[in-house]
Amino acid sequence: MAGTKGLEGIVATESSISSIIDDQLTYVGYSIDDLAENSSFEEVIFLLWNKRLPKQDELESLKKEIAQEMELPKAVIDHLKSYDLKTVHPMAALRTAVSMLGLYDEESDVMEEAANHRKAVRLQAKMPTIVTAFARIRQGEEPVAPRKDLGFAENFLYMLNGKEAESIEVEAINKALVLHADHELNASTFTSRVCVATLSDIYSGITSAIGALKGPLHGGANERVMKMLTEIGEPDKAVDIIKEKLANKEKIMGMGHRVYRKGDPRAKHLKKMSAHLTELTGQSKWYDMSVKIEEYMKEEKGLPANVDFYSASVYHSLGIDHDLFTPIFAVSRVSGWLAHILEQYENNRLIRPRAEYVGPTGQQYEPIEKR
Ligand SMILES: CC(=O)SCCNC(=O)CCNC(=O)[C@H](O)C(C)(C)COP(=O)(O)OP(=O)(O)OC[C@H]1O[C@@H](n2cnc3c(N)ncnc32)[C@H](O)[C@@H]1OP(=O)(O)O
Ligand SMILES: O=C([O-])CC(=O)C(=O)O
Repeated sequence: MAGTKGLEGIVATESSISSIIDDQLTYVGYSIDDLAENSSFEEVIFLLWNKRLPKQDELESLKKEIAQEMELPKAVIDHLKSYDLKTVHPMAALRTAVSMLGLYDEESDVMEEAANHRKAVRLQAKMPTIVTAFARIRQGEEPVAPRKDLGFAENFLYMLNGKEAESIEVEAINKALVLHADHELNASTFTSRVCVATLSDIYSGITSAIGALKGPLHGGANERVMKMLTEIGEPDKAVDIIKEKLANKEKIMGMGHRVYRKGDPRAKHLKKMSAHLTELTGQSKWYDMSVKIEEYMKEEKGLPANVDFYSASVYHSLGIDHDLFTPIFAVSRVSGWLAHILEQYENNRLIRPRAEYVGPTGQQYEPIEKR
């Protein structure tokens, strides 16, 4: 019984939500390029959950359902206010708050399809409210209540900044949300499926997925990309510092991917946005530095940029705190986690692989006083 470290190349389930074939990403068969250029995030949510694009009235009713569910139970806001948010990472706060939401949902453990759909809407709707409430509370401000007349991306920025966003900001966030929504059997999605395959509830599935996304080898990389860019400081220093990091056997954040070999098809969209937004805000150095790193890594290590790389300079240009980058990823990816959870429930079997035992055998038990 030989194992494959990290389950590389193992097909662990069938799915008809998203696919990566020859470095091309599709959601339900639609190219990510078309969706990034043309879709609203709400349209993508509908696509992932229903496996078809919505008609106009269906899209409007999903938007309405989400708008109606965005507010948080007062207890969750009070809880966020009750601890020292300056020392808490927002992904940890999000993980805890989502788990808490389950305590205030009477349907938490109701496993019927319609109830699961209602819970999916509630989670999708409430995640941006949690992230933005966290951001406001730690600045000593009151959370801004969601508005029913705004779309998802617009509402997110409105709750974050307390004022209506410019259309270019809304477009950027909408595109980032579309690009991050789903990605086949990545680590956090797999985590959510393993969790609910025990027939545990949706809140448990999403809480565990947030925990998996938080790590620096996965969604947590985007925050660390910005940390690295800040440390480098100037484009001219980029290559030398990257060489030094590689010599110290450090991983370069935002580079490499388990599945993509030639390149991550999402990165080019984020790269284009980064070029545009950094120029508009007079901060082109972040883009220039990123390009130098990307080119060096491609040439020297054959490693392409992944989705996390250029998203860092995009979010930075929008004035977003760096530790909110991964929570924004979660606000988008929850749509994919929910699609996978619903798909898992539809055709469930417990997920339980084996481990090859490589430890000692035949040991003799000795009483504690004799050890
Ligand atoms: C949304 C997402 O989750 S996208 C991924 C986000 N994560 C990151 O950006 C973190 C940096 N990247 C990495 O750590 C990796 O490329 C991963 C985790 C994404 C993929 O990991 P794996 O498929 O397990 O590749 P693994 O870590 O085994 O790397 C293979 C080889 O490439 C090297 N390598 C891979 N990525 C990097 C990197 N970013 N920087 C430097 N070297 C790297 C490894 O050191 C290893 O070299 P070796 O064979 O000489 O030991
Ligand atoms: O698929 C992966 O391993 C990681 C990734 O790019 C994602 O989750 O978007």
